[in-house]
Amino acid sequence: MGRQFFVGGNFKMNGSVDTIKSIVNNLNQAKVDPNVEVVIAPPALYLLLTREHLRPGLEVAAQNVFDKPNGAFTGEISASQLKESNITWTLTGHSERRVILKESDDFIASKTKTALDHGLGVIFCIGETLEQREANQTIEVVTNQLRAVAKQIQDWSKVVIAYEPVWAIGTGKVASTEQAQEVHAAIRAYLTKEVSQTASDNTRIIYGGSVSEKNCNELAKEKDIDGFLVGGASLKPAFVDIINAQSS
Ligand SMILES: O=C(CO)COP(=O)(O)O
Repeated sequence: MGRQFFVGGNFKMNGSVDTIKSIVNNLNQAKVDPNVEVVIAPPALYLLLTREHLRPGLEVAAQNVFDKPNGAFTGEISASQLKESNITWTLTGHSERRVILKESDDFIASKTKTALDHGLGVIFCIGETLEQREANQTIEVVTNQLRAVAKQIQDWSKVVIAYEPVWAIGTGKVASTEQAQEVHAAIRAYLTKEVSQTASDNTRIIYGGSVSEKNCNELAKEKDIDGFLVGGASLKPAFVDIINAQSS
């Protein structure tokens, strides 16, 4: 069985009650390819509103989760709280949290493990900075990020890996299809070698970084690109074109 195409929308710290309702209404009415798994990640404050209004079949993700089950952790949200609220996915390891909030590989791995232990799906983000790419460290960086998680989890069936080169995020500078495919293939090779053939065959590896309705069709043709994690464009009606990239 092939890997199901997966498109995530990461709203980041954008939106209001009105704009999120309008994005959700647009998605509810859109002609969405039924073979694509669609997951949107609004800011935490709007998770319940989004779940309430979004039609069944489209899923909702948190942008972040904490790695402890409960307790005195001001400002954090637990995996079980998400699960109870029908929020079935979470992001972990987004570069904005790695870079701005200084989250370490091990902390991200721990969050990923906790989320999976509570039955959530995880969109686990990895990617190199421009400096690292220019120093030819891309594969080493993503491998280290993967290894931290591989040390803590065995079952990858509910993990989607999002390769998001930091230099392509929000910059309009999308990775070329060759650049993206090269890293996706290296990620898959890592899974084959260090995890299992099953994980390598079945784990979706999606691309993020300035994905738009203009570049998504070319990227979607690459054999190891199984979908997208979309930032800015997920707030716009054109998100639907990206969701349908594989079939259009
Ligand atoms: O960070 C991203 C998704 O998580 C990508 O953001 P942009 O699509 O705005 O570049």
